[in-house]
Amino acid sequence: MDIVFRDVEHRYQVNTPFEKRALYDIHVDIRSGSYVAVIGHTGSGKSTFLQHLNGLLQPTKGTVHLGDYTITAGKKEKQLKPLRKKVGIVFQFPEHQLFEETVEKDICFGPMNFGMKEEDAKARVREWLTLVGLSEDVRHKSPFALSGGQMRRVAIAGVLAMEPEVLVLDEPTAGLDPRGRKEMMEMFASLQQQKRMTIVLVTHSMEEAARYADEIIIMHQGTIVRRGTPEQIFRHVDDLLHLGLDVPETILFQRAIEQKFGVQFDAPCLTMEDIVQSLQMLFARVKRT
Ligand SMILES: Nc1ncnc2c1ncn2[C@@H]1O[C@H](COP(=O)(O)OP(=O)(O)OP(=O)(O)O)[C@@H](O)[C@H]1O
Repeated sequence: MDIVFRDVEHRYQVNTPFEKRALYDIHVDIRSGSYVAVIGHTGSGKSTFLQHLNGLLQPTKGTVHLGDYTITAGKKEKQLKPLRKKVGIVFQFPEHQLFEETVEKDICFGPMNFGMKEEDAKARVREWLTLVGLSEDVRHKSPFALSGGQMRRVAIAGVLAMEPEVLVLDEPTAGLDPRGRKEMMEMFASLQQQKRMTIVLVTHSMEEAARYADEIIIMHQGTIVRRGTPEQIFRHVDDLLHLGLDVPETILFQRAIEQKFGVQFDAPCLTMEDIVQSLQMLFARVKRT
C-alpha cells in the first residue's frame, strides 16, 4: 500500500484556548514495501504523524491517501475498520496492552475481532509465535508470567496476526537491553523481507535508523526538515548536529579520522564494517603513493 500525505496539518483542541498545531504542511510519499525511520526530538510531531497512518487521527487540513483510502480534512471517513487491519500499529510498551489469561487468547483476539473463526485463528498461533521468535511452550501460559521481552513479542504477534500490509512501530525497543534491542530490530528486518511489509519506525536511535531503514525522515517542530537514504542524511552531519540530533558513533569516528589525517572517505560509514572497509581503502591508497 502506498502512503501519500499532501499538505497535511494537524491541530489539537481546535477552537479552544489550548489549540496546538502539531503538524505543518506535511508532504511525503512512502512507497509500498519500504522501511522508513522517523526521527525527531520529543514534541516534534512523530506520534501525531503516526496516528494519521491508520486514521486514528484525521488531518485538520490536507489529505492522507492510504492505498485505496483517502482521508481528507473535514470529511468523516466511515469505513476505518478494514484500514486498521491493513495498518498495524505497535505502540510504545505494547506489552501494557496484553489482557487475556493465555498467550494464545491474546494473539487470537485481533484476528477474531476482524472476523476470523476461533479454530482458524488457533490453528495459526504457532506460525505467529514463530514469526516473533517464540516457541510453542509459551502458548498456554499467562502472558504476565513471561519476561518483559517475551511479553513484547506476544503483543507484536497479536498485531502481526492481523496480517497488516503496513507495520507502524513507535519506539519498539524502548526499555530493552542492547541485546534485546538488536534481536528485536533484526526480527523486524527479517519480517519486512519475508512478508514484503512496509515498515514505518519511530526511533530516537540514529544507529537503528542508519542500520535498518531505506529512508530516514527527520521531523522538527511539526515539519519534515530532511528526508533521504541514510547515506544522503549522514553526508550532512553538521545539519543534524545543528538540529541537536544524535549521529551514529561510526559517523563521529569517521569524522575524527578524516580531520586527524586530512583525508576524505568516499561515503558515510554507517556500520563498523564500513569503517573497516574505508580504512582498508585508505591504507591501500597510502601504500601506493
Ligand atoms: N492530545 C493533545 N492535545 C494537545 N496537544 C498535544 C496532544 N498530543 C500532542 N500534543 C502536542 O503536539 C506536539 C507534537 O506531539 P507528538 O506527541 O506528536 O510529538 P512526538 O515527536 O511524538 O514526541 P515524543 O517523542 O515525546 O513522543 C507537542 O507539542 C505535544 O505537546
